[in-house]
Amino acid sequence: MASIAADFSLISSCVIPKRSLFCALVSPQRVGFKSNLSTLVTKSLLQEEVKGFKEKEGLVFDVVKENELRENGFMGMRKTKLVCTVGPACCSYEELEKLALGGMNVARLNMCHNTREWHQDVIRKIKKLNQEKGFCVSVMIDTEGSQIHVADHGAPSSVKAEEGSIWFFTKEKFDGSRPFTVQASYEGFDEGVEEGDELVVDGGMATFEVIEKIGNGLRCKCTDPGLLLPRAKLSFWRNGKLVDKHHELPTLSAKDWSDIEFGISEGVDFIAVSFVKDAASIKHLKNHLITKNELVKVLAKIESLESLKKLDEIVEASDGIMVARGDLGVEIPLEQVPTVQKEIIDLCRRLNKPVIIASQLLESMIEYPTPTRAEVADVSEAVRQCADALMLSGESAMGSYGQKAISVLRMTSTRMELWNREVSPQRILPQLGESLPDQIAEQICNCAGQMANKLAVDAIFVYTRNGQMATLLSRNRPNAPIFAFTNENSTRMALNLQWGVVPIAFDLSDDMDANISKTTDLMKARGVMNKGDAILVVSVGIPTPSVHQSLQVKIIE
Ligand SMILES: Nc1ncnc2c1ncn2[C@@H]1O[C@H](COP(=O)(O)OP(=O)(O)OP(=O)(O)O)[C@@H](O)[C@H]1O
Ligand SMILES: CC(=O)C(=O)O
Ligand SMILES: [K+]
Ligand SMILES: [Mg+2]
Repeated sequence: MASIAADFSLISSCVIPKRSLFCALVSPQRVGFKSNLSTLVTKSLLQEEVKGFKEKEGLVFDVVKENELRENGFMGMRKTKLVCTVGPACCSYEELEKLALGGMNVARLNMCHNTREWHQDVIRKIKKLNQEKGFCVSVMIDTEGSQIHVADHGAPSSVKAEEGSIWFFTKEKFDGSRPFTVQASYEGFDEGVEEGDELVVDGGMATFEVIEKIGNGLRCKCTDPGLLLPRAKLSFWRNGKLVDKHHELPTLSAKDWSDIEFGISEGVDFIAVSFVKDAASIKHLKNHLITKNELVKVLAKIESLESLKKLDEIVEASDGIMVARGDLGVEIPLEQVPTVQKEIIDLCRRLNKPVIIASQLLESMIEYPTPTRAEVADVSEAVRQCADALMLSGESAMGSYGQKAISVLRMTSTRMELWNREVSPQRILPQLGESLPDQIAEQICNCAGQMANKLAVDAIFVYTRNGQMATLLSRNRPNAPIFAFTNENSTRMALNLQWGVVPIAFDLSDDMDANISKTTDLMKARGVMNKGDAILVVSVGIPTPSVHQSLQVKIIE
């Protein structure tokens, strides 16, 4: 009861006087994380209803978001987006549906693992779910990139390295396993390495000292015992500094290009590029997509020391960022990861790019049905910092409690978002200056964000072909959800990653007044908006932005 009482105290002092908050707080989902079943049942009933609506009306609205709105009201809609890595534990149609119902906005496929056929099958299942059941789940592929790790023999087991034991790390290829011998994935892994250097496995899981360089590898002594997991990552250190080997490796390998072509042909929405070093590889890929007339978004993964040195140019060149804390924690001291995360989130917001916080958010849930308190605190902190999205890795890909893990992310985000609203994000977030080339759009959206909060409107409506106005509104992290109506499917799918945005497919016309009245009528006819609801409408003329710009407050009649 204590937690509910605390929640009531928040309601009484909150500026939004709606039934919605109350529902969000006292619904059984709020009490603990064990709620999935009852919501699943209501949701599958609703799908039928929504399918009917979809055929009858000109709006295509994500069934999960629509249901969230019906159940929890405008302010109860979750703002933080959720990305789930798909792996063997969740690749069936039924499991994917459960994740979608649990709030997965983007499905991530890591091209490091599994076969082309497996990935194709998963992508097609997700597209089928979207089409048949009214979900709006975007698909992201994540490139393998060139990284030095223990070569993959397909063996799932791990080996223990004992203190003082002697191991041979080799570039020589061999099949099966050999005692005390580890094959590295990259032939040049030992170049530039010196005797006396430290070889660190998985950012500190085990440590070795290089005692001798011989023909095809390194003889090493284990100085800090630990486990060698499949595909364990290898890094070298000298006098406490990383011996940087990424510069030798291409950001996009031949395999990565082939995976990218595959992704394009399957119609994926995002390509996340691993081990980005600078803006060049991102620009190269984006130019390639432009020449092919593809609207796929390119995300840069920040996971190396080099990428931190070129952070500004990388963020500017990309369509979004992933803070890939797994590998980042291998390349920089662990205690620096939290401050780097915060700096990247703030930079992305300033430059108007969505940012995903990834890796180990709920790591213990790969094995256990409840998270550690520290994990919940880490998730909460990312939400407090207003990251756009949170990502599950092994928790969904191979763990036994993927659905529970997404439920923890959902509950924890909703709770912290409420707290943020209570404190006011303006007090938590750095103020937005003039950072962007399109200053008119930037300032309109900044004003709209403030106005929406001051007037405590229920929702913000925006009409957008390329998504830009919606992202500029999202960047202000307003209290009300942003309904972004778009006729571009790629825009709709890209906006899935954007904080607080609910993308809705709608056949936009050049007549802005008609767009406004049609969408409000449709939302009302659908029963998701009611008489008395207040909306702030942000419109920029279509197709020529300079002709018509306005902010209007409308009360639904
Ligand atoms: N498609 C897949 N097939 C089999 N196993 C997978 C798949 N995707 C993920 N996994 C398993 O889940 C674990 C975590 O997945 P994830 O892709 O997040 O790895 P990662 O090492 O954090 O990512 P990256 O390689 O991009 O740094 C992997 O180590 C792997 O065991
Ligand atoms: C997600 C990822 O690539 C990492 O954390 O390293
Ligand atoms: K990867
Ligand atoms: Mg990585």
